[in-house]
Amino acid sequence: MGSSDFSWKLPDHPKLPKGKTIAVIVLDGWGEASPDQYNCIHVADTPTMDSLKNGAPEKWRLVRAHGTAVGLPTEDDMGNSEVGHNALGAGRIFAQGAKLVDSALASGKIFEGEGFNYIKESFEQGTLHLIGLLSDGGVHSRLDQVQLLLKGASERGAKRIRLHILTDGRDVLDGSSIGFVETLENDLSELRNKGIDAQIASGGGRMYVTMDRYENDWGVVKRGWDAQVLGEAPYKFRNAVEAVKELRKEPKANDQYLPPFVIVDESGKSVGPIVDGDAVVTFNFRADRMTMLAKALEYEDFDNFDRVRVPKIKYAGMLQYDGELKLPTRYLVSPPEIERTSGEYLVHNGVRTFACSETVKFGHVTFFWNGNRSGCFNPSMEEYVEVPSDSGITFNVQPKMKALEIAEKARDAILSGKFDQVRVNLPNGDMVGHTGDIEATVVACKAADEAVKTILDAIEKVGGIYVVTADHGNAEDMVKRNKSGAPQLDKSGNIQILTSHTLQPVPIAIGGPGLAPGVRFRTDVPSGGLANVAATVMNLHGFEAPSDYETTLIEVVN
Ligand SMILES: O=C(O)[C@@H](CO)OP(=O)(O)O
Ligand SMILES: [Mn+2]
Ligand SMILES: [Mn+2]
Repeated sequence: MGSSDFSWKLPDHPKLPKGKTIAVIVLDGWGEASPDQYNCIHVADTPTMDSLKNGAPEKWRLVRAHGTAVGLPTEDDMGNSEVGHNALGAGRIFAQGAKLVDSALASGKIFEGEGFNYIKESFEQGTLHLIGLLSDGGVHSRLDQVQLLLKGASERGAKRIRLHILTDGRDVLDGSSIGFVETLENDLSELRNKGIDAQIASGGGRMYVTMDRYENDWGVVKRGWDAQVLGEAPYKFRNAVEAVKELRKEPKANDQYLPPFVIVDESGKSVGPIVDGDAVVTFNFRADRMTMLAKALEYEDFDNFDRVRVPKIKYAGMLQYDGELKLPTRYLVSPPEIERTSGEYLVHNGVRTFACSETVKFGHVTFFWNGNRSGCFNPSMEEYVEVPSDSGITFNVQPKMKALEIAEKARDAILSGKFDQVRVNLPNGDMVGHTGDIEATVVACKAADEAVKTILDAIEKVGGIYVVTADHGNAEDMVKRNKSGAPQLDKSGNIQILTSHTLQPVPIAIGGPGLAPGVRFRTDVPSGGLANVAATVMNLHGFEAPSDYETTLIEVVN
């Protein structure tokens, strides 16, 4: 796009009026799947969402929310919040972190860039530490990328390598961490055969150690810091496979919440604290759950917890996690450049915006929605409200989460007349779905449905429009299935609970008293995905979308 002819001004929509209040509701982790007992959305009492589906067939449809439709490498990649909200907000499909890292590894460019050359300066004297999520989930990181990184670094001079692993069980089956650690141990032992001193140094479950997000609970990051940097943890083991196996024996233990552990040598000393002169790479490509650690590793001024000792290191992220904060300063692969998002356009065209969720999803409906950009575009026209999440609990304990509070904030924003767009994320289906607790997930889905009702009632009152959709599936399928779709049993004959997202499409519904007569979903965009939603919403605000946006899902018939 030539800069001289660029304009933020959007053309008027030829048929649709401006000035309607539009509620944009994103149900997190709410996909569409066949009804059975493992479909919590089906089991739950969800009269509002049911009425949208069954009410007006031309105002309800499914859209794709996984794989290439959201910029992921393959159709086997489930959707996730980052890529889903990016697509919803940006209206175009950008190659996402997973794919960018794959390409950089395949071409070898990752090892030629500034970031790698920077950490390489420590290879001669120091240790290379790799910290991140160990699984093949592909949401935050991927094991095969870690393997290639290990290989590449060792071939380029890293002599001493330490891995600080976070077990998953959220993007992959619970219990699968043992297999991932075994695979990694094999690779490390091959490196040792080649004379490289490579070992796992510490670990812990992703939700309890390191991978908090949006500053919900710094204690999580501190537990990781203590193990990774200081070499201190409540549990000490001689090897990581044993560590994971032993810690999983605790009642109620699961991969997501394993306590922190360190690996020690025969004298009981931890094998891999991070010290002056070392290099550190956080190998997650996804930002939200690495930003807090990146701050702890990089910021001189830092008071979120007592770091005790702050080693002088050369640190690089797999990607830069926050473009506004330039955090971290060094990174191995450049992140996708998501510019000209719908939020930015709409603000330039006079659309006053309110966005709200609770802490655990607040960045989704703001930062991710705005193309991984922190803060508002124009504070005089936008208000972003964060409802504090519960912290220190798993969400099956409080499955209603803050759905009601979010809905009430949205309702008040709608009724205030101060906003043209009121956007929320309702986290329940996703956050509770990830716990694998089916009963709690049913309660979660009902709570989200009630929240939708509260918002739709407010839209009814002001003569507005609603757009209800989701970012990817989760709660609609809670069991691992075989190829024919039947629940898959483990060796002991038990069903295998699916804690992860899914490959399912998600619903989108439009309606409300402000929706002009004749507006309906087109039938000629059958493979429409989340990226088509931005143009749709722009139309409903009375504008045409920019020409490079994915096409709108709606048409106006006379
Ligand atoms: O919790 C998370 O980090 C991911 C799953 O790994 O979920 P979501 O993409 O919905 O945020
Ligand atoms: Mn999500
Ligand atoms: Mn999720």
